[in-house]
Amino acid sequence: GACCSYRLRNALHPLWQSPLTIPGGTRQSPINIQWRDSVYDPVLKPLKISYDPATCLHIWNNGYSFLVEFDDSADRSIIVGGPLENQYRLKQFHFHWGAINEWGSEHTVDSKFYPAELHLVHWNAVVYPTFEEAVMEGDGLAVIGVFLKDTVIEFDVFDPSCLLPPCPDYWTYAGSLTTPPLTESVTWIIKKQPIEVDENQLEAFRMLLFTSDGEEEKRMVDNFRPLQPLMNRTVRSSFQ
Ligand SMILES: CC[C@H](C)CCC(=O)Nc1ccc(S(N)(=O)=O)cc1
Ligand SMILES: [Zn+2]
Repeated sequence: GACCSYRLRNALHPLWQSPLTIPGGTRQSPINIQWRDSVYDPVLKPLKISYDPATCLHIWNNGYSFLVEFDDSADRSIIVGGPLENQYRLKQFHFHWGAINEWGSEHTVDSKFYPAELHLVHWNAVVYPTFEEAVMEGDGLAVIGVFLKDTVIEFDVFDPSCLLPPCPDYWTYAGSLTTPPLTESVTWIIKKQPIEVDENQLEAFRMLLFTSDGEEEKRMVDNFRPLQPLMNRTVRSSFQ
């Protein structure tokens, strides 16, 4: 059946060599978003995003992706509204991409992959004292997912606001981190409209390495987790 093929795919995927399925996981990510099965929820508010570019700290390669990290010691770059009960602080953003433009995103829409997906990771500093604690709690994190598609536009990596598409429409569902520790702590907010980046930008991602100096070079590509079963979840949409 579908579920065992998921387990098989998780087990075989190069990035997930070790058994990285959460035993008994019921809200794993990523998932395929079937547009016609998503349910418009009029109670969902618009997502309010206010980022201060001055909170951008540094960029580094953590072996899975490259992260642009932000100063989250105060409520300077935050999101509020949408499906969220509290405001959440921006901690970092990173991307997932493929070796070619045919795949690379973690979530899919009607089984369509995008060449890459941006994740803006936020944590609930209203309820939890540290990010590390929020990572372990069901309402600890909120990640905005933005699909990247291929065209000719440059983007300024350090102002995260310009990485967001103008269209306010999004889907939302209860999910998990897509890399270890895979904790089921993420309220996913997936923007309906992709942002456009040019081929050179995608090629630049593919030049990055999984390995560090001295190791045999492995290009950092296909750093996306296989799709996970929807199980007993409904994806809500903020639009009709
Ligand atoms: C001990 C836990 C550690 C502190 C967690 C470090 C962390 O931030 N992990 C993380 C963040 C985001 C994603 S994703 N791809 O957006 O779902 C995946 C993994
Ligand atoms: Zn991610």
